[in-house]
Order: sequence, then structure tokens, then C-alpha cells
Amino acid sequence: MAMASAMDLSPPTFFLSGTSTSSSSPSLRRLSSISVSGFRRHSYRKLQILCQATAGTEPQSGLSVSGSKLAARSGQDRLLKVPISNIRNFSIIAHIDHGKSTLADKLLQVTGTVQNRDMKEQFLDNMDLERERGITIKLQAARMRYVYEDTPYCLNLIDTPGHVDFSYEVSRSLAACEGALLVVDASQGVEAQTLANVYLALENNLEIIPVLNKIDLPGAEPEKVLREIEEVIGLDCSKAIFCSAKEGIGITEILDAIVQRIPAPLDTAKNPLRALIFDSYYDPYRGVIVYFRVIDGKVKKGDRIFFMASGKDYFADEVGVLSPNQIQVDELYAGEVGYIAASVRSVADARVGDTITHYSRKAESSLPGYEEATPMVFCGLFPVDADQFPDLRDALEKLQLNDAALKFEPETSSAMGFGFRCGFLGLLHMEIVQERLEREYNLNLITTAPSVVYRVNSVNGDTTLCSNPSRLPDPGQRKSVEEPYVKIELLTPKDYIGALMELAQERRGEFKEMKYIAENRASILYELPLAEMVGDFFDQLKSRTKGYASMEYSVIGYRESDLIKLDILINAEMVEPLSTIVHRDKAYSVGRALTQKLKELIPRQMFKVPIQACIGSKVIASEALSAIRKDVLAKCYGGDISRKKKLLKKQAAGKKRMKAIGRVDVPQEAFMAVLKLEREVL
Ligand SMILES: Nc1nc2c(ncn2[C@@H]2O[C@H](COP(=O)(O)OP(=O)(O)OP(=O)(O)O)[C@@H](O)[C@H]2O)c(=O)[nH]1
Repeated sequence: MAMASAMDLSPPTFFLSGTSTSSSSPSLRRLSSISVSGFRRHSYRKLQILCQATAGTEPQSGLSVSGSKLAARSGQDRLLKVPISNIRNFSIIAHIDHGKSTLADKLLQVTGTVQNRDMKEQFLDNMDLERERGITIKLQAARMRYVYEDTPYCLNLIDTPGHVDFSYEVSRSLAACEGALLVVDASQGVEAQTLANVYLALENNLEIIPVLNKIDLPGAEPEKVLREIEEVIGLDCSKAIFCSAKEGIGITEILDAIVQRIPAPLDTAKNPLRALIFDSYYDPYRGVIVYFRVIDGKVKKGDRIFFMASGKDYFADEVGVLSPNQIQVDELYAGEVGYIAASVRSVADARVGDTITHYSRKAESSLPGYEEATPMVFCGLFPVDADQFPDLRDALEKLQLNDAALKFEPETSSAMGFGFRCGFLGLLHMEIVQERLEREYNLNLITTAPSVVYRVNSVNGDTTLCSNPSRLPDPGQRKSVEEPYVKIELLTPKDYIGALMELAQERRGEFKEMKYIAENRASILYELPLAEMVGDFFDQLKSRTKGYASMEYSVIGYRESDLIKLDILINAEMVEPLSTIVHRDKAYSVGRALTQKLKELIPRQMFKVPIQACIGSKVIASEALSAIRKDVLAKCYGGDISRKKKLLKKQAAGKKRMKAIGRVDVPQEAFMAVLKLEREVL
């Protein structure tokens, strides 16, 4: 298992990457590899940020710009160099839907980085795109010019991925900044993701500017939320900014605060080059485009650069800034943010978190924090139409060019035919890939239930990783099985504490801690198996709390559990894609649910078909499809009883033979329905 051996037990890293439209596209929009399906729709960054910077745009009307002047906006102006003391690198951190994208839009508008009119047009465009193709478009970084007290400043907004599942990418984006705007919805208060992101920002020693958004809403209670932030996070909120990103209130105060409060980068341009990659994507024309922040030294076009983690070297064909579309420059210095195109063939060679240095004058050490991508969730992907197998392979190869974390290897199954076993960083990543394969590559796929990576300790002392339930070694060969555990933090109004605890207990959760973080809200900590979360945990969380609870999780390591393989036999034949690894305590209920569901879904045959759930050779649940009885007596009007008996006997003998050689065709829909059920009951 080449794929499995590549995994280790380090915490998962979550990767979100993008594809690009053609580099020659005037608007140069980045299509991120994000699907917008199911419950996670809201978690994606909706775009509104537009990458069309136009020269000579007019100042915005209707936006208050008190005390500051708008920056001039010609292309040249945007490139104008400012001393390092006038550079500010910052991110926006927020819980989903608290208004991060809306605020970013407004900052771009007010600084004149994006023209008002373009914004609208693009916005509509993008909404269409979203609707049609299920993708969102995101901006990775934008350089804004802002004039504060008659001095021009260069403000670099570095985007963080919208979903905190991609916490590694969030942490690398934050590592490229000196400060962050902490946006909290004044009508909602602190949520799980707010906390997770703030902790990441504090780990990176960022200056945090609290911003209370949506003060225009009637239900907004900024003062109360302010106290909540102080109590829960322990952040000084005396200089918090009240804002409405939607109405354009408080935007210039935010820009002023960025200049006043976020420190300028250190001037280390004389040191050997060290640049931190915080994003990369594959462009079919120019190879991988790497987004980075120069931490030390400088880099210019034509330099021979070296990626310290992947050990690959390339020549920088193009160096530039993001304004927010790509504009070539000659050189980038310490403190600046930009991109490099160096004909890199796959994002695996220029991964997020890697350090770029010069080939001839290498830095002594790379920047801290690099992590390899470790797939945590696996599933089988099979084309419904067997002819689509080569197309599926091509599509996966193409996606992999842009997504170093996606792993796949061929898999064959008697029931499903040829397909691939694919590894993903998390559930969101899995959904994104599935959705893209179906939408962008027109593939019709069957997905087997997601499985986590188990660690199997054999009796002979070996330890192997197993991501495919049907390949779990026999009980006789294994000493123990370990599964990944996560630490999960749930934030909820106190009315739903009971419901959430019940949910966590059902999912084999171990209660760790509960504390009240505000008068009506509690934080509950649990540790539970990742396998219990890959089902419908998030949906359950939302439905049991009417959408009020939020959650956050991180993988904490492997623990031994009493796990067994549950097989499904239809007409005494094992159906591999339906095999699962379950906890012994749950095996009976899962087995019963699966067999009952299969009974409903499989069409009756001419013979009786037993459907069994087994642990090894022991049947733990069983159902039977009764045979369709053809009325062989139909033609005997009245008549002799012995003639009828003879006909029935003949029929019985025929059925027996049929059963012995008969193969049950399980319809695709049955598979899909069962796999869905499997996710729910597991
Ligand atoms: N009333 C009001 N609504 C706002 C304000 N800011 C954002 N919104 C709305 O809140 C919703 C979420 O805003 P987004 O900017 O998409 O939030 P986000 O944090 O980027 O969310 P994700 O992209 O899902 O991570 C949108 O419907 C916005 O129109 C505001 O100041 N006032």
C-alpha cells in the first residue's frame, strides 16, 4: 500500500487549492477548487472579491472617507514602491458568515483597488458561476494603496481559506502577516471558528484588531459581544472598531487602525532569501503559481530559486504582485507579498508552508512550521458507467496537479468494477473533489462510505495502515486495531447542551470539559473517534441545535479500540464495497440497519436471496428476499391435482438450480442508497 505508507501520524493538514482561468484572461479570476454542496455551502468563501483592477477608476461615491484620502489608482500607482516601514501585512479572521468577504470587498473598494462598477458586474458574474458550476472564487492576496496622513502605505491583505478544516493553510497565511482583523458578528458573538482562528493568530504573534461587524442589524449588541471577546479570548477590546461592512460604516477607521496598530515588517533584505509560500495553484500555461511573503532577503525575475522542503530548483520566469490581479515587477524585498511563476509542474513541488530560497545562496534553515499533507479520510470512487474509468483516471491526475494532498490508487471490486481508492485531508476536501469530478469532468460516480485510516498491529509485531475496510487483516493475524481520535470543541447556547452531549455520547465521545463562556453560552470539549465524525455528525449537530451550535476539531492521535470488520453477504457472496470497520458495540445495530435497507432496495429474484451481515463467519443479522413465484398453474384450468403437483415440483427444482448458479444483480441505486445509509448509521 504505497499510499498508506506515505501517511504518518502527524496532525492532518488541510489543503485548499485553486485552478486558474487562463493567464491571459483579462480578469484573471481564480477559481478555487471548492464545491458548494450540502451543509458546507455556507462555509465557503463567497466571492465578492474581484480580481479586476482597472487603471484610472473614479473614487467611490457613498462611502465615507473621512480623515484620509483615497489612494490614486493608476496601475503605476499600485506598483509604487513604499519604504518597508509603510508596508502592512494583514489577514481577516472570522467565523463563517460573520462578514469576512463583505469587509474585504469594502476595503478593496474604499482603497480603490477594485472599481465599484467592476465589483458589481463581477459579483453577479460570480454568483452565476457559483450557481452553474458549484464553485466559489477566492482571492489569495491583494495589495492596496492607502494614503494615511498624506503618506502612502501599501496594505497587503492575505486571505485565509474559508473553512477551518484547512487549519494548516490558515496558520501559514497568518504566519505571513504581522496583524489580523478579528471580525465578529455583533448579533451572533464569538463562535467556535472565531476562537480557533484567534488562537492561530496569537500563536503567530499577530497584532489583533477586533472588529464588530453588522452593527446595522437591529439585533446587534456590539457592547455585549465586546465583553464576550474580552472574557472568552482575553483580548483588550478598548480600541475595538464598530463596523457595518455592508453599509460601509467604519471602513476607514479600520484602514487607519491597520496603519497605526499593525507593525511594519522587519527590514531583513540583506539576509539570504527566505520566502514563505502561503498558497499555490496550477496554471496550465505557466505551471504552478506560487503566492508567498518574502520574510528575509529579496527575489527577482530570472533568479534560480530553491524550494527547501521539496528540494526542487527552478528559474523564476516571472515575479509580481497581486493588485489583486497579477502585475509583474522586477524585484520583491523582505516584507513584500507577491507571486512567482517558475514553470513548476505540480503543486506538490511548491507546497504551502515550504520556504523559497536562492539556489546559489541558500538560507541556513527553512521557515518553521512546514507540514506534509496527510490524508485522513478515504473512500472508493467508481464510475457508474465502466467506460468512464479512463476519464476518471485523467480527471484525478489533473486534479492532483493542483492538489498535492489528493492521493489515489486503482481499486477493483467484483460489485463495482474498476475505480480508485482516494485519500483526502478531511470531509470537506473529499466533498470538493467528488463535486469537481462530477461537475467539471462530467463523471457519474458511485462513492463508497468514507473510512478513516486505521493502524493495525499484527501478531508478528508489524504495524500497517489500513484505509480500506475490505483489506483489514483477519482477526487471527491482528493483535489490535487503532483509530484516529479528534478533540472537538462545541460552542452552544445553553438550551442545547443536553442534546449535544447526547450526540457526542452516541458517537463514542469521551467528555472532557464544559465551561460557560458567556451568560448563555457554553463550550463543551469531547474526544471522539474521527470515524464517528465522517458520517452525518455536522448535520446532526446543526439539526439538534437549530443551527445555533458551532464546532471545531483537530486530530489528536491514535487510540486502540475494539474494532471489527462487518461484511455484507448477498446470496452468500461477499459484497466488498459494503464492508465496513465498526466498533463491536455498534456492529449489531449497523448490521441490522444495512440488511433491512438492502432488503427494501434489491429487487426480488426468481429464488430466495439471503442478505446477511457477518463478523468473520458469524452471521449477526439476516434478512431474506422472498422469491417471485411464477404462476406455473395458470394454464391448468381445473384439472388433475397430480398434474399440478408435478408442475410445482418442476418449478422448485428449477429454482434450486437457479439459486445455485444465480447471481443477484444489485442495482446501482441500491448501492448508493445503502452507502448513504451506511454513512448515517455508522
Ligand atoms: N446586515 C449586515 N449584513 C452583513 C454585513 N456584513 C456581511 N453581511 C452579510 O452576512 C452574510 C455573510 O457575509 P460574508 O461576507 O459572505 O461572510 P464570510 O465571513 O465571508 O462568510 P463565508 O464566505 O461563508 O466564510 C452575507 O449575506 C452578507 O451580506 C453587515 O455589516 N451588515
